Amino acid sequence: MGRMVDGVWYADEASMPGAGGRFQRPETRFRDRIAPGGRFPPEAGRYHLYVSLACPWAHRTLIFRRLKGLEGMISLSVTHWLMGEQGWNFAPSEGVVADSVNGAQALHEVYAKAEPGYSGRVTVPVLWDRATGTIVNNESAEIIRMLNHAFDGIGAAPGDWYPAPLRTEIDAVNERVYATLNNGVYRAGFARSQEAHEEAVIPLFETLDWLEARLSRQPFLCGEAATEADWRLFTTLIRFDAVYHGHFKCNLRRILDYPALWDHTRSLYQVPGIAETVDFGHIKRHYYQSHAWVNPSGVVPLGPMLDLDRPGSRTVAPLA
Ligand SMILES: N[C@@H](CCC(=O)N[C@@H](CS)C(=O)NCC(=O)O)C(=O)O
Repeated sequence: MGRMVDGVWYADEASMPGAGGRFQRPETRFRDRIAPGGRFPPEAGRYHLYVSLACPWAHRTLIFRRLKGLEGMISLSVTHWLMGEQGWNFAPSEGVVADSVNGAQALHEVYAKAEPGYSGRVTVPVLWDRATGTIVNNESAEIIRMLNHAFDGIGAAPGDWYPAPLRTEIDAVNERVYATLNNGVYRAGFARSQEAHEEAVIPLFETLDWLEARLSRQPFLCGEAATEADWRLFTTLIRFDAVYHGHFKCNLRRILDYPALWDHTRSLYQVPGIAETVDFGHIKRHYYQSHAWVNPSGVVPLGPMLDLDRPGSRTVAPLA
């Protein structure tokens, strides 16, 4: 994993371990908003999304683009699954969609274009604005909120996945799920000490147990309606048995071993258009081959065999 310093890409190998071998996720840099009347107003054909199909954070934005029917309004580039010397890049390969906006070979060129002196990590997702030639936002949690409502006045599909009456509860669930699970798998997998690994894995499985109990009582994390919280959970759960269980050593149990979590995962996976956003080829090759310090051989396991088409029992719809 490389990074940029003063607008120049350095392919230095580092996951930048913090104290005691602990992984620390850096702050995201571009934090503007698409909103009517602002610098970045909602307009069809103006914005472009850069994603990796491997990345759970980018996956959120791809899901919201699909749920809100924004495919025709927001164009897309998909990186190569391997995060190599040049970091995220567009080397031609199955499932890669070249950069039709900036013609970049690697994503760091897009960051340099947005801010010539940029220093920091080069991450996906990135929401790009053609009109001003810059990055609007590269924080997935904020991008999905924008996609959820900013385009409603110009023809987005109906459906509010962050409805006002449920916001407090969604935020509370998100906070725990983010800390212990979405980011917890990385803290477990990138830990360079036994202590740091265990510090992540124990709360991670406590959260899975807590979620299992919740989803045994009610169909979705915040009650009867599906919300943003369910989708934020989904992008981690769909990767869990395939990569986090093996590659990141989060192996006390599989999602398959949790009846309600597994049913919830399949129910969301089976929403029309969502299975097409899940690419296990990119996911498995990315994780097992991009982190050489975790898996030096680069060998990718063949399994697991997951029956994701077995019908889920939950009817996924936002609050009416
Ligand atoms: N806070 C960001 C995190 C995104 C992120 O860390 N993406 C990973 C891929 S899963 C990445 O691009 N990592 C490259 C790097 O850190 O150098 C978000 O949620 O949008």
